[in-house]
Amino acid sequence: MTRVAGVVLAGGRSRRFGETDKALARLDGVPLVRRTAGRVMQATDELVLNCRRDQATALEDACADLDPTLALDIDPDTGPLGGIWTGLAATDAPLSAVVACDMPFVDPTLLEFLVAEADETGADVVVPRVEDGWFQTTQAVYRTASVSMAAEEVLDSGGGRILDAFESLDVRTVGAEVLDRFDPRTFENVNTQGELDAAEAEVRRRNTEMEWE
Ligand SMILES: Nc1nc2c(ncn2[C@@H]2O[C@H](COP(=O)(O)OP(=O)(O)OP(=O)(O)O)[C@@H](O)[C@H]2O)c(=O)[nH]1
Repeated sequence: MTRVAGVVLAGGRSRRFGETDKALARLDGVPLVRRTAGRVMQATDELVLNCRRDQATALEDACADLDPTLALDIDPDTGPLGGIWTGLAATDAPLSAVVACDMPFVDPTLLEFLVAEADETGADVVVPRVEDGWFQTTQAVYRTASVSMAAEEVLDSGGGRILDAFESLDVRTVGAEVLDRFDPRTFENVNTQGELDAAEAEVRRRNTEMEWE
């Protein structure tokens, strides 16, 4: 089986969240980054944690039990594209499942599905495309070497989005008819304190449901 890195992106500034780094905000008593990373690790073989240097100690501590490899932004504030490039550069696993740290309901079985698609088809990118046409580039599987190279080219040319790198890559999309099989909240992300509160309510609901089972 092909080795897969789980690359968790946490280098954002959390401006909409407020004063604190949302990666460290607690959901169900656990830092958001740790919760997301734990789910990613259910589908992958090693954890790569991407963040800025000033976040490194706190985030590494939060995920210490998962033994992360830190991938620190050389050029901070280059958006998710910079984070993806930095994260991919930190692993020699042939495939990488890239997930934003603020997606607490990421479905590990969806990541496994995306990995299997990449393995079977040899594609560079297997990316969910939701009903409104939006590419879920921060919950996708990337062929580490080719995507890293393409992302670097976009960054070198002053470019902005991982989507720009897709033009030179073999990209497979996974549509709504397939995505319907997975957790409907898998792409939900936490940007604000209100969204964290809503996620907390959902986790409580799920915990209660489990107690009754
Ligand atoms: N390395 C790195 N990751 C980033 C950067 N910007 C966003 N990300 C990550 O990409 C994912 C999506 O980020 P957003 O929620 O859109 O942005 P954010 O900066 O975290 O939050 P806002 O400041 O509220 O927009 C998150 O996991 C972020 O940590 C960046 O400049 N560098």
